[in-house]
Amino acid sequence: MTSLPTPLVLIGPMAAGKSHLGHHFAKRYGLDFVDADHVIEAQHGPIPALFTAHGQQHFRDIEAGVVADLLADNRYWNAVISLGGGAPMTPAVQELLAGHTVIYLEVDEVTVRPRITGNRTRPMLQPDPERRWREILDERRDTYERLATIRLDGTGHRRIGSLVQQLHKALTEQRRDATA
Ligand SMILES: Nc1ncnc2c1ncn2[C@@H]1O[C@H](COP(=O)(O)OP(=O)(O)OP(=O)(O)O)[C@@H](O)[C@H]1O
Ligand SMILES: O=C(O)C1=C[C@@H](O)[C@@H](O)[C@H](O)C1
Ligand SMILES: [Mg+2]
Repeated sequence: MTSLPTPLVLIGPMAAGKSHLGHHFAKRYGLDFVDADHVIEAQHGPIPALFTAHGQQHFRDIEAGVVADLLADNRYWNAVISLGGGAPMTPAVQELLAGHTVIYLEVDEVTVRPRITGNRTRPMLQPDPERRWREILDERRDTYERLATIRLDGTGHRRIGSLVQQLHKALTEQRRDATA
């Protein structure tokens, strides 16, 4: 049994490092890790193809269903769950997140730029990844902040081990504050 308030749900913009952090945190603390984007792709095929064939709304409906299934599935109650960048914008997902530990991995444009420059596969970032990333974060920032129970600074070139430690410290402090 873990003393961590699982499941831990990671949210934040595209390429923030949610999957990277989720994988490493889960490994360090003996939790499972599941990535909602990967589950969607396993069930429905590549995300870019879903956008092309059926449009964004169809993708959002599938995404909300997958998030609902993951949060209801007791196999993931001891897991770190990474959500796609746009999932928290869907009202049904916002309702599902209530009462959960929601970690917003905050990054800036400078941190993310090398991870997205020239990207031609992410549907939401076309045709100009850097400009679109900025615009989308401006639209989503308030929602990320509102849903978060923990905000984690993922800016700069921090080593993953240090981010993992920082998250563990924030979770421990949150628990202490809740029981004080
Ligand atoms: N702390 C970090 N230091 C260096 N590179 C990182 C770090 N975190 C993530 N990366 C790299 O940045 C890229 C994006 O990371 P990741 O896939 O984890 O982001 P994400 O938030 O899950 O994005 P999305 O779900 O939108 O695809 C990956 O190539 C990853 O290896
Ligand atoms: O931010 C977004 O809207 C997205 C982020 C990715 O994780 C994928 O879920 C998809 O490419 C859409
Ligand atoms: Mg990811």
